[in-house]
Amino acid sequence: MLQQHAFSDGQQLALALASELAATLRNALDVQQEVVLAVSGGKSPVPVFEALREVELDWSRVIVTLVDERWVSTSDPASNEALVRQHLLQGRAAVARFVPMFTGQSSARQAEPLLNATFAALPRPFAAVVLGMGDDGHTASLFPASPQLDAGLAADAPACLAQVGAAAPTERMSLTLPAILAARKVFLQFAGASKHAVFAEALRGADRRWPVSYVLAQSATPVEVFHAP
Ligand SMILES: O=C(O)[C@H](O)[C@@H](O)[C@H](O)[C@H](O)COP(=O)(O)O
Repeated sequence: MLQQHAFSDGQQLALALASELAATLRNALDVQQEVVLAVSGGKSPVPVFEALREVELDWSRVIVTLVDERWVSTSDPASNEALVRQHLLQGRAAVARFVPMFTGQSSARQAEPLLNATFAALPRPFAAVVLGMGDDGHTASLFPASPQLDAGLAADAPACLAQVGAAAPTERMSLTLPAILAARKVFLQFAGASKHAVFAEALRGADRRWPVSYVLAQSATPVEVFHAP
């Protein structure tokens, strides 16, 4: 089931998405001792993180992890972990447990076994996965030109696979399509004319030119799309 929510600006979108995420986490906390929230990096989530970190819920039972990571140390400004630590794991959310994707190993490929073992031990299903989308139709780090894209889209893919991004830092770790779709609910947020154009294409059906289309072209996992102009 795909539901779209349109907002007139990014701040309204952020407040609404944060409130929907809070409700989703609370519902999951009613039935699971610990719940997982997997978030994306990039610029779009920052106002959502800043609203979400102030909501009242039992953050001590929330595990925050990433949808994808750029293979750089946490001192690098491109690190998604650094972004999450700076903007989400603050205020009320400071007591949440964070499970990083960056292991410090020399390559993302090398980190796959360790990371997949870590992810296998996380409570399932994930309560919420929050995705962004690029102008090229990528979501998480499932990029159209990545040589590992098919492996990342495969139904039997492990939770995490190394991928190749379109822009530096190109070495990435990503949740795979089956791991994304194993969540109770998937959220997708985006803004901007070029992303609206890609979204319209992606809604036409699964097409590896726009990897986000694989999230949209299925009905097993509820997907809520939050967009602004
Ligand atoms: O780490 C990343 O690069 C991402 O998780 C990626 O999938 C992101 O969500 C999109 O590229 C949108 O990024 P913006 O929000 O910056 O447009």
